[in-house]
Amino acid sequence: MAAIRIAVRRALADLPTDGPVLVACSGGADSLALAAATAFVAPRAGRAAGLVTVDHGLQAGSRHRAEAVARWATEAGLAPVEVVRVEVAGRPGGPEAAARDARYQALAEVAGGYRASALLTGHTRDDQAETVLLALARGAGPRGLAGMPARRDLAGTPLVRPLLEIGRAETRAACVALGLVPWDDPHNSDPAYARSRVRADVLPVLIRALGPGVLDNLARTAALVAADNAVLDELAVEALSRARHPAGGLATRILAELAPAVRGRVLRTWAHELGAPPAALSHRHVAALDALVTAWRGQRASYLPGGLRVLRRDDRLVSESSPASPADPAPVSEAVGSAPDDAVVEG
Ligand SMILES: Nc1ncnc2c1ncn2[C@@H]1O[C@H](COP(=O)(O)OP(=O)(O)OP(=O)(O)O)[C@@H](O)[C@H]1O
Repeated sequence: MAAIRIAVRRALADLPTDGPVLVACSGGADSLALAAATAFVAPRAGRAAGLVTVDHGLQAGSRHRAEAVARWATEAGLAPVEVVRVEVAGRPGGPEAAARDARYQALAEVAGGYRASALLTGHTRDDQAETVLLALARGAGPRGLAGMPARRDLAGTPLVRPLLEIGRAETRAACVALGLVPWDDPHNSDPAYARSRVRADVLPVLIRALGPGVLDNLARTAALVAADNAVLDELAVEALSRARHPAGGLATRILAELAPAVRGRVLRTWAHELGAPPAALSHRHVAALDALVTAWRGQRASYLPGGLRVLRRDDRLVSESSPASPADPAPVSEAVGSAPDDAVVEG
């Protein structure tokens, strides 16, 4: 528990003090331990801390689970405490993606409503290790290998992950020490999900073969790659502004002079700007744009997801919207290898 409290204290120290911090809590061991530590640390740091739990309505008893979490939170001194019910059906993607989408939307709305200074989630070092392995397995680019950031923006509220260096065994032990009974999400052990298979089958084999340091090492890999990404991303921002052509589009002459790692980022960012949905843009799309610059032999337009066509006109890459976009990928499914190559699937 001490390690978890220290991690929370550190995370809170970097945040503004005007609004409450809100813990996103499923009732699972990770976010329950996080909520307990926050209830202890926040008042001692002169801060308000509350809790939000989302009821996806996907399992019998989910409503009771959410209400039990809320009752416990109120008794633990957290305020405000919110239970939010969401509708998962009818959202795009597989069931897990649809639930995640609904959950993050609800969490963002509650956090925005309270002008929260941060939303805290209970992602652990184990979650990070799983994320990195999944990214490796589908041939992700560096953005995928960088895993989940300790902090990112969620619709205007900082989303902070204080437990990225804490192991899942530690959150479980903390719950036992505090007499808390966590809820075990059946999805976490459902072999239909790639993440569950990594958790149940792949990581135990790696740990047996290579030792327990594997989890730390995978998580550290994410942090090292993230630091390199930050530098390359900055170079790409500067290169993109240089590559903009006065007549519109991008200047191929400037693109051709860039290092491939920077050019790939420039093209990806530009594709996002044009309106290609990030979750659907794969390295194949970016490679096709790259070929218009570096392997130009008069080829036809490249299609991007979102109904976009990019073509080379003399010394420029220009875009047009296209009524039919044959390169739109199939919807993301749970098979590893079918997810967009550079996406971080955060859980
Ligand atoms: N139903 C929910 N309500 C509120 N927050 C949630 C909910 N489900 C997940 N979260 C947040 O997202 C984080 C990651 O959830 P996920 O289910 O992927 O991981 P987990 O390792 O099983 O976490 P936990 O043990 O806390 O359930 C959780 O730690 C929690 O902060």
